[in-house]
Amino acid sequence: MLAKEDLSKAFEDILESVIEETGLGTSSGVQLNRHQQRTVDRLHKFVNSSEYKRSSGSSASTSETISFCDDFIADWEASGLNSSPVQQLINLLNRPHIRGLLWSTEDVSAKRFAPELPAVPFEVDEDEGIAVKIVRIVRRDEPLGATIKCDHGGRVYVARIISGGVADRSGCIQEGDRVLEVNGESVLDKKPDEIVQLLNKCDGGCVTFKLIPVEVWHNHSSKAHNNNEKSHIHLRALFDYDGTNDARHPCPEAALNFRRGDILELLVCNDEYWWQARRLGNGALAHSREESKGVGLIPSELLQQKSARPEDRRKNTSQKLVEKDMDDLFYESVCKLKSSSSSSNSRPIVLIGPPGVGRNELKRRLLMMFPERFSTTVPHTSRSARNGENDGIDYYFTTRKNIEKMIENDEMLEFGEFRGNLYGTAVSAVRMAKLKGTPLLTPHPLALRQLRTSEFMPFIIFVQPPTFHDFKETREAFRSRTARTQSSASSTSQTINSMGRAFTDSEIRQIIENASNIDRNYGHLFDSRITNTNLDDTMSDLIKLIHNLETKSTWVPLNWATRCVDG
Ligand SMILES: Nc1ncnc2c1ncn2[C@@H]1O[C@H](COP(=O)(O)OP(=O)(O)OP(=O)(O)O)[C@@H](O)[C@H]1O
Repeated sequence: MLAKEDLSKAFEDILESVIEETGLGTSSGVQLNRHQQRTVDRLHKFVNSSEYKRSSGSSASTSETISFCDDFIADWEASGLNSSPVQQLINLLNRPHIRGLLWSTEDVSAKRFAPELPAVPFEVDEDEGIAVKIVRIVRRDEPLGATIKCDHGGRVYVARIISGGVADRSGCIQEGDRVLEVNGESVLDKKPDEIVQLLNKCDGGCVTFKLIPVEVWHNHSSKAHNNNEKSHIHLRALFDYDGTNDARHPCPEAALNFRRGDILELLVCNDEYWWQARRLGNGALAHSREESKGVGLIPSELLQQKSARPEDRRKNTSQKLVEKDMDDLFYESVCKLKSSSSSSNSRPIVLIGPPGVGRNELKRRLLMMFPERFSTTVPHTSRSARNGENDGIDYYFTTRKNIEKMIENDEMLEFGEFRGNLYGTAVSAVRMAKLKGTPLLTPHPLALRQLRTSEFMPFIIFVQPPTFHDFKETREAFRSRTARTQSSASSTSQTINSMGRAFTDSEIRQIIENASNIDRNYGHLFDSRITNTNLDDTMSDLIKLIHNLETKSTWVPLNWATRCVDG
């Protein structure tokens, strides 16, 4: 224990040397004034306090040190003395970062790494005669990450804990805990929005709950269940979802919004109606961990099925759109297909889009640039071969009867009649094309029903038109550029395609409208999208996309995969 007299003496010595240094007096002894005596008193108490001693002399409570500095500064200023070293010290002590440093040094030396919370006692509740727990959560600006539900008797329960949220991280609140009080106020018979108000009225980011813990066995079994469910369930969203506008949502702030084609990782799905999930990105190449931070509640398949209006259902034709009938589904189970598999090289690349958008131009250019790499289908026709045409190279020449039979057997991807002859692309032609390279296909979207199968595993790219203005401008520029180069080459075999087609305004509008119809009806099947504005840019986007398909894992329907890897 340090004697007060020793401390006074030390203080006097310091004052003396300051007076000497400022030349205001002699070193023949100093009498402490009232202020200075009070400071010595405080210092004495502080140095002898148990907290100071507990952590080897370095961990004064935070407020004590700062107030000690403040008192020193006040005393010095009151003394009316001048000393440039002391003034420098005062300047330093007043700097925010030095103060911050003092706070943190003390916190660290006192091992205060987190806000000090009261212990969580289990106590006997006088009213109920059962054990309760008091939980104080510091949430600052973050949402609590929990939802509540009320039963018919006005009792309130924790309905869900959002994975990774504040409540989850605290480890002190469990789903099923009964809430008795929030910040000291009973919640019995309170309406959910009144409870939300109570929660928002928290003091300095702290919320205190009085809870009756859910039965331990129940807790264990549901945790185990959750962990099982957690193991790598991934879904592709087949619809757009905005939870903030969903009147069914139990807690819109905890909603996870998503778009069609987003890949969702399911974290908790033991609730019949609301699942916890996070977004991994959009499309078959989604892989971003960056996007996967926020966990939120999404409606389950069952809830969507129950509340779907007829217009939410995509099935507007009598035909199934895909192999597995997913037209009434809202999510599709997916897994990751390894990039290195040789299968990714022969997965057909299917360019879907409205006629006129440029699918065949892109295909033609890819075939020209990489003739060894890509292949295309040879169509069937019922007309007879012309001079120079070879069977199996220009067309598969066959009879009308044969093509009709193939149509009947669902063996044609698409077909049509022109000048009394049948033309079309057979499913078998895709198999043949696969033998020669990666098939590049530009079919009508209805053909996806036969193509989107585990046999072909196509990569489907939606080629969308740009805005009206950009469409018009790029097509006109392309036409005048090709006209210039072709006239200088004085070519005699100019085709409309190589020249670039002229589009009227109404044709452009029609293309844009067709694109949005295709998107509405088939958008949930697209693996990726490109906008065909400038042809060179579109080509480089397409080549990049195909490179990614070859080198990265892609999300594919679960039922396709024999070589799926974990997400
Ligand atoms: N980005 C572009 N800029 C300028 N012209 C383009 C662009 N893309 C395509 N074109 C031209 O637009 C016309 C239509 O393209 P393309 O034939 O490839 O369309 P499509 O989607 O295959 O439709 P269709 O089935 O009617 O042929 C062609 O003349 C093509 O050269």
